[in-house]
Amino acid sequence: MSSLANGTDDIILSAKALTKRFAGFIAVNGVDLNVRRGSIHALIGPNGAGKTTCFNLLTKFLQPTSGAIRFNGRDITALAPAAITRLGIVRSFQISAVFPRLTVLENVRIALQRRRGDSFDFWRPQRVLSAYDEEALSRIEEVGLTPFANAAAGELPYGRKRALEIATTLALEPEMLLLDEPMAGMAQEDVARVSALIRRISANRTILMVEHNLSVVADLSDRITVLARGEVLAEGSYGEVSKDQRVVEAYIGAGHE
Ligand SMILES: Nc1ncnc2c1ncn2[C@@H]1O[C@H](COP(=O)(O)OP(=O)(O)OP(=O)(O)O)[C@@H](O)[C@H]1O
Repeated sequence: MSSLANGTDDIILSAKALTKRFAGFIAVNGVDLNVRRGSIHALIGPNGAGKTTCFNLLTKFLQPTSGAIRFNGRDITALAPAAITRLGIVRSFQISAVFPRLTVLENVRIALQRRRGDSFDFWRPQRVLSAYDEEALSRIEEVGLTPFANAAAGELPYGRKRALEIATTLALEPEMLLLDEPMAGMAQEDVARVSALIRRISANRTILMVEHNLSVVADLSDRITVLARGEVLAEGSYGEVSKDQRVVEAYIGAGHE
């Protein structure tokens, strides 16, 4: 984690009094959130706590009823998802498109072309497409998929597909990555691999993730915000929030173990 020389925290993404009301129901209620540059920050909480709604507000898939969101000091509250992607906030597993019949290499190459604003032109001369290969291969290596570079994406095991999705996301050169339940539906051995991958790609990026798997959260997160009933219940390291009686009660009350 980095701090500015004057000792204040270097906040990349912040939300102030973020609120979302659905037809009279308040799903997110006055949430303040500060994500430090270079950190892995997790948003957790029992079912129905407002995590997904909060995530959708931060990625601009939903417009807040009130409150403000700032990224790198700039007010992004009124921006559209595509605009914040251009600013460097990329939501993984949503905007990344994996084409099952294409190879891993072709998928990453297309993501690179997309970033550069080139069209999805499969008829371009091979020479032009090959120009992307070096960078594509380095993204593929970054996510540990080098042995699978020429395999069809659709034939990859589930955890490797996730890794490919992350590679296509990294091709957009995000300064900040938002991961929506990256471990959802994953087998144990894949969880370990994707955890290690998230740690690796966090090296020079900021990550905010919503994740239900608390051992992954404990393992990866520098800081955790716990939501319950649409509000921030607690914030701190895993050691701190897991000992917080209100957090324990919120999970028990919601039927979690
Ligand atoms: N479009 C909507 N219209 C009405 N209510 C909604 C809508 N989206 C979410 N809600 C309600 O807002 C509350 C918070 O939902 P949200 O999905 O954000 O919680 P969550 O913490 O992500 O839960 P889970 O862990 O179960 O995914 C829930 O009570 C949900 O029913």
